[in-house]
Amino acid sequence: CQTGEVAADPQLYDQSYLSPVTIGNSELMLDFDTGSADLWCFSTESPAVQSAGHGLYNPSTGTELDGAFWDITYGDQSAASGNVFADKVVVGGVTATKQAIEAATSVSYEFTEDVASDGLLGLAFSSINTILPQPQTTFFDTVRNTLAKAVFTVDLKKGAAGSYTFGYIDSSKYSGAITYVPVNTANGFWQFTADGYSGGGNNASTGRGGVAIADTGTSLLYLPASVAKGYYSGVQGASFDFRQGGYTLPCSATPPDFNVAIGGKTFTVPGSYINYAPLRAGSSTCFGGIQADSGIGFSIFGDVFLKAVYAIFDDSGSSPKLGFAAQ
Ligand SMILES: Cc1nn(C)c(C)c1CC(=O)Nc1ccccn1
Repeated sequence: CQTGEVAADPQLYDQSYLSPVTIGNSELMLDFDTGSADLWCFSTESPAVQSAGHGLYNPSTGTELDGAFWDITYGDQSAASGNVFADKVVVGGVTATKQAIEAATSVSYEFTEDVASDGLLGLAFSSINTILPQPQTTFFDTVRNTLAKAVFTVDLKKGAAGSYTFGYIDSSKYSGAITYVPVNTANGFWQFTADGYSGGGNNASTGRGGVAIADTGTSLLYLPASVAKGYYSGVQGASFDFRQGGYTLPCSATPPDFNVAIGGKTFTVPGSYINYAPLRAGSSTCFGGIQADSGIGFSIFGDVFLKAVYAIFDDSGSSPKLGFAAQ
C-alpha cells in the first residue's frame, strides 16, 4: 500500500504551485492541476524556441503509444499538444510503473513564458483526458488501487511551500472537523455546490450559492458576477477595469475577509489573499483575487480559496467526495 507526500512550491504571487516529479530518469517541476486530466511536459521533441529554460522529458526512456496524440486548450485559451509515451512516474515516493506521459511538440506562449513550470499533472477525472484515439488515466487513477486509501489532499499556503499527499489524510494539517460534500463528475471536474457567500459589500447576500469546481491549476477565485460585484462594492478604490479584464484595487488596501458556506460550514478567505498582485512590477494598482466567473459556466475555487483550507479529494467510496477543513 503506497502513500506519499510532495512539496507544493509557490511561484511569484502564488500564480501557481510546482511539485517535483520523476519521469523516466528526469526530475521535472510540474503544476498539479485538479482542473484538468492530462499529464504533459516539455520534451526533447518540443521546438527549442518554445522550450528554452524548461526541464525536458526525454522519451528515450519510455515506450511510444503508437498513433496516440493529445491536444488541450484550457479555459484561459492557453494550449499544448503532442504525442504520448508510457514511462515510470514517481511523486513523493508513490510510483506509477506505466503512466501515460504526454510529451509536448507544441505549447502556447503562456507555457513558454512560465519558465519555472515544466508541465502539468492533471488530477481531475480521467473522463476528460484529451488523448486520442484512446483516453488514458491520470496519475491518481493509475496508482489509486495501490494507495492505502484512494484519496489525495491539497495543502496550499500563501507565499509558503505547502504539500500534496497521496493515499492518506494528514491530521496534523487541519483543525476542527472535515466537512464533506458530494461531487458531480459529469463534467470531469471535482464539482460541488457552494451554499452561499458573504463578506465585503456582500454582507447582505449569503443565501445564493452555486456550482463550483475545486481547481489547484487556477490562481484566482472566480465567483458569480453579482457576488464579485457585491464584494468589491465594500472595497475603497476598487473597480472593474475592462482593460485589465477584471476587478482591480489599490495595493495599499486591506480588503475585507470573504466567507464561503460549504456543506453547512463557513470557510474564510483572509482579505489579504484578495489583494492579489500588482498589475505589473512597481504598480500601485493590484489585480483582485476574486473575479467574476462570467462566461465560464461555473465558479472556480482556485488557489486564492484553496490556500485558506485543507482540501481532501476522496475517491475511496461509492462516489467521489470533497472534504474541506480549516487550516
Ligand atoms: C483563468 C480562466 N479563465 N477561464 C475562462 C477559465 C475556465 C479559467 C481557468 C483556467 O483556464 N485554468 C487553467 C489554465 C491553464 C492551466 C490550467 N488551468
